[in-house]
Amino acid sequence: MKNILDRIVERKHEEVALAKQQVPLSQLQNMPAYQQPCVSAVQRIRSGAQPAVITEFKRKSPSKGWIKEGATVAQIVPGYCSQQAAAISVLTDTDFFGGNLQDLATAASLVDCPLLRKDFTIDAYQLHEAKAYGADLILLIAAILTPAQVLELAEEAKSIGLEVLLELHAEDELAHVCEAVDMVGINNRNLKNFEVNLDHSIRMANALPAHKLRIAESGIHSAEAAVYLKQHGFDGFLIGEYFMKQADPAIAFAEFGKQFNQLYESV
Ligand SMILES: O=C(O)c1ccccc1NCC(=O)[C@H](O)[C@H](O)COP(=O)(O)O
Repeated sequence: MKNILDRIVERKHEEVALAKQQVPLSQLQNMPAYQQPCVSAVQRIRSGAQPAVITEFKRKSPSKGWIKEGATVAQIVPGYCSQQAAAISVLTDTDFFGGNLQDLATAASLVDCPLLRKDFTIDAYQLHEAKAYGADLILLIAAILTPAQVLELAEEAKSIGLEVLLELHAEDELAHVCEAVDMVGINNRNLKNFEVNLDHSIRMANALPAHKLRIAESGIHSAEAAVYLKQHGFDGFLIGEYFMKQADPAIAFAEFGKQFNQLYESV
């Protein structure tokens, strides 16, 4: 039986084929944002406010259904930025996450914080789309790519100024890490059965090259969990649902930051 990733990737192939027919690469390359320099998330994670959090704009997900139906980028993303997010992740997948590329473009028009296009990249066309709609950073997911595809896509992303976050979950994906990747995210959530396991992520992180930034992704629901991950070598966190399910995600992020710093200083 097909798992959720198989279904997402199957749909993504259809979407990309259609997008290529409707918007040729040359048209993407002529869009104003395509000419703009990218803002570095790596620099902000290394030397910006702590904790370094990539906050996510996420209306729904396959694991949780609707989290904030009808939420707009304008309601949430500027608040994340003013509370010192290291970067902001904008889900651009429509069918499974309720996002779209216009959300990314709106975010780019409102904030100067680095923006991650969060999607399921299977084709270089999507990198150019990301750049044209205002992204600074893209995601590659090892579970849906071969090491050779990661290398090729990461090098293409870098050639147009985008930074690259590579997401791993399983030990056998460590071979996907290459020099062209700026950061490695370890997904705490198994995308096949949605189980979250922080200790599995810590074991994985220990096996990464020391010079790569390590980002803990998914299923982080408390400052305590983030402090635990930080103590075990993670440099930053990608958090969506925990903030998005609260009345004001930006205030939830600010509170999380305060709690994190109090806890981290006391240990
Ligand atoms: O979130 C899901 O249910 C999901 C299911 C299948 C593939 C990807 C999925 N999530 C994408 C993400 O990477 C998360 O949105 C991101 O790491 C934030 O996670 P969370 O803090 O748990 O919202």
